[in-house]
Amino acid sequence: MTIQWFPGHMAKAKREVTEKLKLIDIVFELVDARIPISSRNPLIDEIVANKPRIMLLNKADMADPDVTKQWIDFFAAQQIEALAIDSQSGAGVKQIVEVAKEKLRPKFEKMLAKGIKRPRAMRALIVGIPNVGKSTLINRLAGKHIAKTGDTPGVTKAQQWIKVGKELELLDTPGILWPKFEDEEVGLKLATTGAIKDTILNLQDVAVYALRFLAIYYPDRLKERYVLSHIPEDIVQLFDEIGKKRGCLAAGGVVDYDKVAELVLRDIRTEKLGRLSFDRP
Ligand SMILES: Nc1nc2c(ncn2[C@@H]2O[C@H](COP(=O)(O)OP(=O)(O)OP(=O)(O)O)[C@@H](O)[C@H]2O)c(=O)[nH]1
Repeated sequence: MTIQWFPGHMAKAKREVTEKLKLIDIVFELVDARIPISSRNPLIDEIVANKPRIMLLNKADMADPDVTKQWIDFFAAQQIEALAIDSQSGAGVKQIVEVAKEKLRPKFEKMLAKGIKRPRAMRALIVGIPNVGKSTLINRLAGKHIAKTGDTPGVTKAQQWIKVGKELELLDTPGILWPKFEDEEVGLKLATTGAIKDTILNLQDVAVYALRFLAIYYPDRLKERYVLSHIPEDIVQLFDEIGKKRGCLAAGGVVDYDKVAELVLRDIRTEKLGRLSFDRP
């Protein structure tokens, strides 16, 4: 999906999420475990305001597990409960309902105390930037029994609920929010992980960023993948070495830097360099 994030579009997205928040008990904030800060909406605290929230570090299968652990501790220190999940395989997804129940226990106990004998299911909304895995998570939570319940009157657009067992209902349309893309490094990280289309930023710029990052944080994997005895400090030299080793050549035998950029980014996104995390606590 291509979304143009004009100011008007952002305002509309915010308005839509704010409307949906009125209907739910808890927010599942979905971020990319490889870039849990860069894949966050900059206004998320303001938008979600006082609703209970669980942060879901999705695509944890692709992130560096040690760094993911550090992030979970980092968010815990900010009183934000974060869970590492893989919506594609379903790993960690079961915990979500349990943690949500725990978070909402006081609210539902209050309802019981007020004499509401059969409290309704918890209602949740998934929010996140494009491509972070919202639909995959909805399908995973719903399982085979994707059952939509009736409309909720009184809102502009009819909302549908998806049942997740007996205890949870999800709004079927997630809240789509924009990333903090006015920050150049955030943009480069989003592009490196494939969260934004390759046509948005210059491919070579993205690969330069990614290779410099790998040279600092994952030098051994870089050396191993491209059979380098050492990593040249000069980025052009690094492009040249990788290009020659991997046959990314143009006419006349010169290295084709676009091809190198494509190769490196494809290798990163398909885990040929292992599990990588680009944001660091
Ligand atoms: N490896 C891995 N891939 C995932 C995971 N979750 C989603 N994906 C992949 O990420 C891509 C985007 O997933 P979607 O569920 O379409 O993302 P979305 O947030 O609904 O995207 P929009 O509709 O653009 O807002 C798809 O190719 C998914 O297969 C995960 O936990 N691990």
